[in-house]
Amino acid sequence: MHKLVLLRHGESQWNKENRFTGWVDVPLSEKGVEEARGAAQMIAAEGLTFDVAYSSVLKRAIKTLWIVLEELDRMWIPVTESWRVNERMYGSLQGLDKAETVAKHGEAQVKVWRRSYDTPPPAMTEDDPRWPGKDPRYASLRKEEIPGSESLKDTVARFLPFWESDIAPAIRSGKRVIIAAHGNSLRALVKHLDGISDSEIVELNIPTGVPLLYELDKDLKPISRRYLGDEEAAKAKAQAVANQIKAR
Ligand SMILES: O=C(O)[C@@H](CO)OP(=O)(O)O
Repeated sequence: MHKLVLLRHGESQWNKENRFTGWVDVPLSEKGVEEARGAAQMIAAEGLTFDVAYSSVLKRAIKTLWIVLEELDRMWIPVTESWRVNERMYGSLQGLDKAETVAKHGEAQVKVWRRSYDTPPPAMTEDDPRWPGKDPRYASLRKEEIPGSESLKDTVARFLPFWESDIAPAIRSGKRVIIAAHGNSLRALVKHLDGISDSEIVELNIPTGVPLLYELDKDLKPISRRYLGDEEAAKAKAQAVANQIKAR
C-alpha cells in the first residue's frame, strides 16, 4: 500500500481578499504561513514523512512546501516544480473580486466559470500585459501550451501527463510523496484518482492548508482518503470555499 499526501497551499493574499487568482503569483498571507505550519504538524502527528515532493511554479505552493519540509526537517529531499501542477488558469477573471463578479454576472454564471467541468472562464488575450507567455518561468513551453484560460477539463489534460510521467512512477517505486498544489489542480487530480463524474466534481471544494491523505493500492487505486486533523473543521473550511461566491 502507498501513502500520498495532497496539500493545497495556505491562504494566499488574494484568497484573503477574495480575488480570482489562477496563474498570478501571489504570496501567502500571514494566516497562510500559519496554516502551512499547522499542516506540517498534522503530517508529523500522523507519523508521515516524504522522500520526494512536487509543487507548481507558483510561490504560494512552493512556500507552503518549504514550510512543511522545514518543519519536518526534510528540506534535503528532491523537489520538482512543474507548471503542470499550477492552479487552473482563470483567464480574464484573474485579479477580479469574486463578490463583485457575482454582482455583475450573477451567481449561476460565476459558478459555471468556477466549478463546471468543461466551461472555461473568458480568455485572456496575448496582448494582455499579464499574458503568461511573457513570464520567463514559462519560456520552455510551446506557444499552444500557454492557456488563455482553462476549464477543469483542460487542467486535467495538462496535469495528468506529469502525474503519469513523474509522480505515479515515484509512488510505484515506493517513494513517499507530497504534492503541494492548488484548489483546482488538486480537484483535477482527485477527480482522476477517485473517478468522480463530470457532474459531481462541481460540488467538490478543497480547503487551504489541510493535508489530504490517500492510501493507494499497487495500481494506485484509492483504498481510502481523509483529511488529517479535525475532519469537521476541514469540511467547514471546504464549505467556506464554496461560499466565496455567495452574497454576504
Ligand atoms: O482564484 C483561484 O485561482 C481559485 C483558488 O484560489 O479560486 P476558486 O476557488 O474560486 O476556483
